[in-house]
Amino acid sequence: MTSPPPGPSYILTFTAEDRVGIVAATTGFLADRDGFILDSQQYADVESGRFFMRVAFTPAGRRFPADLATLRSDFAAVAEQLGLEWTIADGSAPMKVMIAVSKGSHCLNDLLHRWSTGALPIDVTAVVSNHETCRALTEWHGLPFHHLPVAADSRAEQEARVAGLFHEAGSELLVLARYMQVLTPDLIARLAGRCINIHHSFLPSFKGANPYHRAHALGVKLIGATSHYVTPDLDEGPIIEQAVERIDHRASVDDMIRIGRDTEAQVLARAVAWAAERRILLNGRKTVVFR
Ligand SMILES: Nc1nc2c(c(=O)[nH]1)N[C@@H](CN(C=O)c1ccc(C(=O)N[C@@H](CCC(=O)O)C(=O)O)cc1)CN2
Repeated sequence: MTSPPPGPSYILTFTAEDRVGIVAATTGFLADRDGFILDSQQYADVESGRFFMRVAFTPAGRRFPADLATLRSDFAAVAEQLGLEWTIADGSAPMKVMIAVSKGSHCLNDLLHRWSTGALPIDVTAVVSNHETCRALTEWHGLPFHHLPVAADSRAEQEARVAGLFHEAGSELLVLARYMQVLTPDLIARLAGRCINIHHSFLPSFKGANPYHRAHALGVKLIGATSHYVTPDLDEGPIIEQAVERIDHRASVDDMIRIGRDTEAQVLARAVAWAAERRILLNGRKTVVFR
């Protein structure tokens, strides 16, 4: 058989304490069940002694399990033996993503354009915002918009509504597309780490608010953007993707903000695509990204 058979694809990702035979056991499991490997990537982190793997595969014969539940229960036995932390996802199903935004629409606009043209393997479940600014853009795409204002004495209630909308719609990922509110540890725990942010600087420089103003004051020659998982510590979560642009002494703060918008949108779109394709695995405070 030369070319992969048409049909559903599945994505196995796992991490484990590294040892001999993990790859052989995994590919043997697939071979014994007529699993046709479409893409396979692995990485051994010698520092942590952890092993990481992503395999995309498709059914290619009668021995392949009848459904995803059976595939998972079959693999559970192998995973138990090898001590894997694993998931098998339906590679044909778009990831359900809820997007949060404040006033800046450039990252939201870019994500919705890519989604609407089929360039991003996601389903947008809703857009939530603490301002009304992006309602028209969202509803133009025929998507639900939820205005959830925040005040110092209503943060817990507001976050409970964010979490409620997230779970009610079966969302799998919350994307902070320039959402300018610090999430509390409680909400992050309720999201179980399924939250990605775009920060408008080349982290770890210029964490927090107004990074372009602070960068301008120091006369930097490179500005950037960083997409990272959200943790309780502001702008300190595991980094997924970064990019930079060169500027010079002539660049005003407004120039930096204008140049940065494109970089932010592109970095966030790549991070969301990789998350939706199950290409990102956590490695302590870092990530492994099988691009
Ligand atoms: N727990 C976390 N929450 C959020 C993170 C994060 O890393 N951990 N990233 C931010 C986004 N962000 C920068 O990328 C950011 C957002 C907000 C602020 C800030 O100082 N906000 C002020 C209010 C500002 C306003 O109302 O406009 C505040 O919350 O008091 C700094 C950086 C998203 N959330």
